[in-house]
Amino acid sequence: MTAQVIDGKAFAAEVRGKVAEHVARLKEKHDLVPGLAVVLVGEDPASQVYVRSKGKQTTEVGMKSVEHRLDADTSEADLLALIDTLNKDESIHGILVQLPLPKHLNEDLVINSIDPAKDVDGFHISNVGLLGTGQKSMVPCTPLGCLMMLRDHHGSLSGMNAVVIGRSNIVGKPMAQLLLGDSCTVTIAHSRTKDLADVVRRADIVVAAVGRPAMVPGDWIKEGATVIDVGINRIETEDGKTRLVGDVDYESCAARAGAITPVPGGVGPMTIACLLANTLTAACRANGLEEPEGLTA
Ligand SMILES: Nc1nc(=O)c2c([nH]1)NC[C@@H]1CN(c3ccc(C(=O)N[C@@H](CCC(=O)O)C(=O)O)cc3)C=[N+]21
Ligand SMILES: [Mg+2]
Repeated sequence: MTAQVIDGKAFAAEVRGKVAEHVARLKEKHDLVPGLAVVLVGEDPASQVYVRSKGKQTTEVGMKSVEHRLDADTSEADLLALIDTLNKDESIHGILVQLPLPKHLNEDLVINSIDPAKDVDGFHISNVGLLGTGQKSMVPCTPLGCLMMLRDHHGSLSGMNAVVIGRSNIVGKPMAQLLLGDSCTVTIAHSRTKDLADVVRRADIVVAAVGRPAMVPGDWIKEGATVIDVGINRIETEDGKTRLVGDVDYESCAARAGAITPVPGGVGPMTIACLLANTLTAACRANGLEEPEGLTA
């Protein structure tokens, strides 16, 4: 079997199209422009690339985009003061503080100072608790994007065996919650899991989110399974150039899977599209307006 390639880039463009339509309607009917603020602390060049493409896509769908670039040695008090200002700013509906933060800053404290209603990353403890109890929340962008692709490919996920490799607060844990919400039987595997190969071999859905290049070989994949590759690892090739690879060994996994997401062009573009979708959702909720359909969990 050769897997169907799930085109995250094309799907993300579709999602952004839906967001843009809804944003145009908000503007026309309610004179409302959703606003997203991105806060970047320090100079990490890779982060700057993401921030730039987020800003560009935000503007393209008709939203307001604001960027705050702070020095790497910014104090916690100054960062919290900025977040407080953004929390109170009625033209801002979404706030994203780019992670990781420099080591002298307490990430949990900073994230939990964001107004949960504006927490478009879904990382605030209130949103984590709401998701875990099946209540309306802001859902983390990467898992939401993965869920959208899975629902689009399968229709119903009910009863499927899903294995999430990785237990981060950003991807693994919320991904597991979402799959459970769609009635999958969910296993969360991680670096200490025994017989990982056997665990993965039982899975109808494999979500790999560990940040280790090509760590899932094709012979772990059940024939026909769906493979969602969250990894974005920059590796050096023999000719000294760099290349992006995922957490699964693409060629061998694609040879056995029923469907697979590529890297790049899979989960990454969906993450940004879902950030825009979450900003739109937050703007609708803040104004007591109907939420867009199909753009939330
Ligand atoms: N608070 C917070 N929220 C985040 O969502 C967040 C973050 N911090 N810190 C950094 C990571 C990383 N991240 C990516 C999103 C999209 C691509 C993406 O679109 N990647 C392209 C390739 C880009 C390239 O060529 O480098 C792709 O996979 O096709 C990558 C990385 C969001 N992050
Ligand atoms: Mg830190």
